[in-house]
Amino acid sequence: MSGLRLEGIRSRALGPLDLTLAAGELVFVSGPSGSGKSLLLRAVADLDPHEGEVWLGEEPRSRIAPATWRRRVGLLPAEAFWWAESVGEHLPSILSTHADRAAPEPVSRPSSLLRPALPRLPKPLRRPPGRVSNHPALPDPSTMTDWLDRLGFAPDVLGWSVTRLSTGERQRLALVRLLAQTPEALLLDEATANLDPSNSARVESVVETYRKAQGAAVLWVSHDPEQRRRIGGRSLIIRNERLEPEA
Ligand SMILES: Nc1ncnc2c1ncn2[C@@H]1O[C@H](COP(=O)(O)OP(=O)(O)OP(=O)(O)O)[C@@H](O)[C@H]1O
Repeated sequence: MSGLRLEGIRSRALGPLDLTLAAGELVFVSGPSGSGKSLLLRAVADLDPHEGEVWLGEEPRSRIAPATWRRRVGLLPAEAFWWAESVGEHLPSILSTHADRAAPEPVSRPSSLLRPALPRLPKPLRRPPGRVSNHPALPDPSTMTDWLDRLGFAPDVLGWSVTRLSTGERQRLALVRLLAQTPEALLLDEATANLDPSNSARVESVVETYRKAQGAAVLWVSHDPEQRRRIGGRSLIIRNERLEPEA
């Protein structure tokens, strides 16, 4: 359980910004198009040039390797990138328990380009015994199956080719992929922008369950005032390059 503290964050057309989220606190950020909401999240995730420092609990980001920081402070971008052939390849720690149910789909492309849809899988990640780490253990595969279920997917989604995913399916599966890294803080960029009301409710419920169970600080960019009211928490708006409480 770690809070998140932004200190003097200045990025392109933004800042300087200071913001403190307690462990387990949810803060919404809104603002007009182009006001810098995505820039803010990308600066916190250390994915854009910027000035300032971010703290996860007592640890400053400048003392943490970038790849480790991005795993511990997980960003759900507005448009997630998929690099492998099947959904399951992005979720190796769950795929190994469902290999029998995740039959590869036929892929319609020239046979010379065909690769096996389910290649040899890496072993589920496990921390070597005795190594000290302050990163929480990876989630149990059954927890991840439960997230898939709560987001409206049967286990056979693991065998789906990523090329067939709709925008909304990609968005929901990107959330599972993010949570599979057990981030200590979440940065959500319009996590329900492409979803109908029932799927938005599913995403809200999974994020809220995760936040409460893990004590994760959540910084959530949302254009939806109903969503902000429904979930509650602090609501801030970016105005003139600064964060202000929403009126
Ligand atoms: N890589 C970049 N180089 C130059 N300018 C950039 C870059 N990325 C973003 N910007 C500019 O910074 C401003 C804020 O962009 P940002 O993507 O954060 O907006 P936003 O508030 O998330 O908007 P939206 O609600 O439309 O997604 C915009 O004017 C944008 O053009």
